[in-house]
Order: sequence, then structure tokens, then C-alpha cells
Amino acid sequence: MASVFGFARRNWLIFNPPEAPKSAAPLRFGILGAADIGPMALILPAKSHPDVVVQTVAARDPKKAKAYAKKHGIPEVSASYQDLLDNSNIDCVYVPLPNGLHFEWALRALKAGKHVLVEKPSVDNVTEAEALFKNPILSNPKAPVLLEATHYVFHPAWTTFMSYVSPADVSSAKSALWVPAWKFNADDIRYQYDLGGGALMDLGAYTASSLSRVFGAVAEECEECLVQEAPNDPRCDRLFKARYRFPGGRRGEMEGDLKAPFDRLSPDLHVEHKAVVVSTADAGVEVPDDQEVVRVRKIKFSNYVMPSIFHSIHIEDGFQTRKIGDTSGNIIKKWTKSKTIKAYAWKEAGIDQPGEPSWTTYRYQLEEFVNKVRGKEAKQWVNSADSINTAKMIDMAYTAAKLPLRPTSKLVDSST
Ligand SMILES: NC(=O)C1=CN([C@@H]2O[C@H](COP(=O)(O)OP(=O)(O)OC[C@H]3O[C@@H](n4cnc5c(N)ncnc54)[C@H](OP(=O)(O)O)[C@@H]3O)[C@@H](O)[C@H]2O)C=CC1
Ligand SMILES: O=C1OC[C@@H](O)[C@H](O)[C@H]1O
Repeated sequence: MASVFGFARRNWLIFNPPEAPKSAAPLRFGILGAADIGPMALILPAKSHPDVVVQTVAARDPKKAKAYAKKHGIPEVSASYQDLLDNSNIDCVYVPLPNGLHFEWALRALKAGKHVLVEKPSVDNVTEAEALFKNPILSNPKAPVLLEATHYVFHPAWTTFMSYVSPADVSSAKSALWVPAWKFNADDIRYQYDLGGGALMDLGAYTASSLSRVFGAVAEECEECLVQEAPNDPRCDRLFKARYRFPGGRRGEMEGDLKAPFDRLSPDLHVEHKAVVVSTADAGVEVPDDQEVVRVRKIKFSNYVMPSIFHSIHIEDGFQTRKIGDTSGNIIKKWTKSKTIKAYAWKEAGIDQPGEPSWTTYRYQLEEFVNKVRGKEAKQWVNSADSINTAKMIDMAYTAAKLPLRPTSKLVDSST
């Protein structure tokens, strides 16, 4: 009953966050594009952040920008994307444009001296990733902040999950993410090659980044990637199933579907570890001096992408005792211990950081983005190497699927 009440309260507050009184000189954000994701990813989270004001929005059609601003309580409208970047009152720019425009507008914003929160996937391919994330503009000591909005990483549930993962010992992992069939029309940006469309771009940005994080490495190769074509463009995938080889011959799999049936809607991440010798304290048992305890850990993280709505982290530890060093398979005793945990706020993770159970992944992300901009430590982050690795994994999968990489911006050549 308590958890039903908690679920209802949390989800109500997600859409009705308390309004925080603003600081004397809050960071002023501008949004490029009247995008659907804007309210969830920035406008609602900004309400409860004392140091953030969403000041302006620009759309290709100023009438659309005006209607969006009115609907979401944004005080100003910019005449164009460039006009927004030229506005010296704006400190930070959020880029929720189609993927194929991320590189261009993130770079333009950085060059205008703005801090940039760019939607996932940050770019169309590795060439763009290298040109953006290794751009000399970012090595300046007073460089603006650039963050790819890999929001799930910022939630306490992710940190809690990772505290049970030992990346060097992960033997296999599978990350899956589905979107219900009704959600996107055939003309959606996700199905347009020239705009950086494709399920690997849209959903793969999550599945690929989560695999890199649990293995603690980028894949060496995508061994196989099966795809189904998007409605109107055979260069765009609507569904993918990819298998990667990670360092040490370990296997990572991912799948995503932009038109999934109703019974497959929870994004799940499964991780298996190789057998490792653990201390008797870790195993919670005493064993004779000539014996050791071996553990095989399996974890299932349900709803890892949107954990604020609901999530669960199920940990199953299989233990065996054996004579020290005996790898012949002679088991003296075996048993299993399992538990299911959750963490909606840092307190539940035993960590002292700001947060509320109703904070979404996007709100936690905004907290750390602002910390970085203000020169404070960000405890969770997505760095340049992380973003480049995600682009590498997506490119590898397109190559294995025999689909073209998403197009490179013409501005790459003149980007430095
Ligand atoms: N973090 C998350 O949970 C989510 C992230 N996303 C990401 O956010 C981005 C936007 O997605 P979403 O909000 O669903 O998309 P929308 O189609 O709603 O928004 C895209 C915006 O891009 C602008 N735009 C500029 N040029 C074009 C063009 N040629 N064709 C179409 N639109 C154009 C439009 O702005 P204008 O108003 O100027 O016309 C539009 O508002 C994507 O990168 C996506 O991956 C999406 C959903 C969830
Ligand atoms: O980022 C996203 O997350 C949720 C999905 O519904 C959506 O396709 C995607 O863009």
C-alpha cells in the first residue's frame, strides 16, 4: 500500500514540481526548438531548481515559439536559433533538435560562449563526436560546459545499480529498450535519415552507453546487428538486435524497437559476472581455513532509463564453497542469496547528495549540470570519452547491419 501511495505521489510531483524561489542571479537557459521533450527534460526540472530559469525559446516558425513559450510559462521568445545564441543574457543552451542538427547547434552555441546541454545522441557519428568533444574550444581553462543528456546516469538508482557491478568481472550483459508502436508517426524525426534518424540512434544511445558503463570499456567490434527497416526510409532502422565483443572476448547484446508490442515495454538491463573468489565477510559465512567462497552475481535492472517512474534492481548471488584454488568443479556447498532494491533519492542509496524521490533523471541531471557550470564538483557525469564511445558503438552497429553511418555535418571540416 505504501508503495502504491509512493508511486502515485512521486508521479504526480514529477508533473507538478514545487516552484523553488530563484537565486539573485540564476542561470538563464534558452531552448533551441519547440521540441516535445523540452518540458520533461528541462522546463519541469527547472521549476524546482533555485538557480535555473528557462528564459527563452526559439523555433523555426516564431509563431510556434510564441505558443510554446505561452504554454510553458517561458517569458521570452527569440526570433531565430541564431538570435537566441546572440543573446548575451543567456548563459546555457539546451539543444533538443533532431540528431542530425546536434553537432552544428551545439558547436555554434559553444562558440557563442554558452554552456550546452545537448540531447542524446549527441551527434550523428564518430567523426562528429571527435570534432565536437575534442574541439579546442573545450580545452580552454574557462571552457564552457558541454554535456550529452544521458539522463539515466544521474539518477540514484543508476549509482546504486553500479555499486553492485564490478566492470572488470562482467562476463555478459544485455540492454533492451522498447517504445510502444503508437508513439511515433511515420514522419517522425526518428525515421528520417538526413536528420540522423534510426532506432540505433534513438534507443541505441541508451543501450550502447549502458553497455559501455557496465563493461567499463567500449566494444571492440559489433559482431552482428540485425535490423528491420523504418516505414519510409530503408536507411533508417526501426528495430535492432546487436551483439558486441568487449575486451577479453566478453559479450554484450542490445536491442531496441520503436514499434514494440505492449508486452515489452520495460527497459531492462541484465548483467552477469564471472565466478570470483569473495571474502567470507562478503559471503556472510564462515568456512574452514582450507576452503574459499566463490560468487557468481547476476543483476537485473528493470526500467533503468526512466527509474523515477518506478524501477527495481534484482541482485542474485550464487555462492559455492570449494577447496582453495580447486577449479576442477568439486563443490562442497552451494546456496543462493537474492534481494530486490530501489533508490529514488540519495538517502536510499546511503549517499549524502541533494535530491527528492520525485526528482526525475532530468532533474538530477540538471543539478549536476548546474554544479559544473558553477565550478562545483559534479559527482555523476558523462564525459567526452563516454560520448565518443557511444558514437563508436552506434557506428559499429550500423556498419555490421550494412546500413550507412548517419550523415556528417558539412561544418565538421571548419569546426576548429
Ligand atoms: N532525453 C530524453 O528522454 C529524450 C530525448 N529526445 C531527444 O530529443 C531530440 C528531439 O526529440 P523530440 O522532442 O522527440 O522531437 P521533436 O520533433 O518534438 O522536436 C525536434 C525539434 O527540432 C526542430 N527542428 C529543426 N529542424 C528540424 C527539421 N528539419 N525537422 C524537424 N524538426 C526540426 C523543431 O523545432 P522548431 O520548433 O524550430 O520547428 C522541433 O521542435 C532528439 O535528439 C531525441 O533523441 C527525445 C525524447 C526523449
Ligand atoms: O530518449 C528517448 O527516450 C524515450 C523514447 O521514448 C524516445 O524515443 C527517445 O527519444
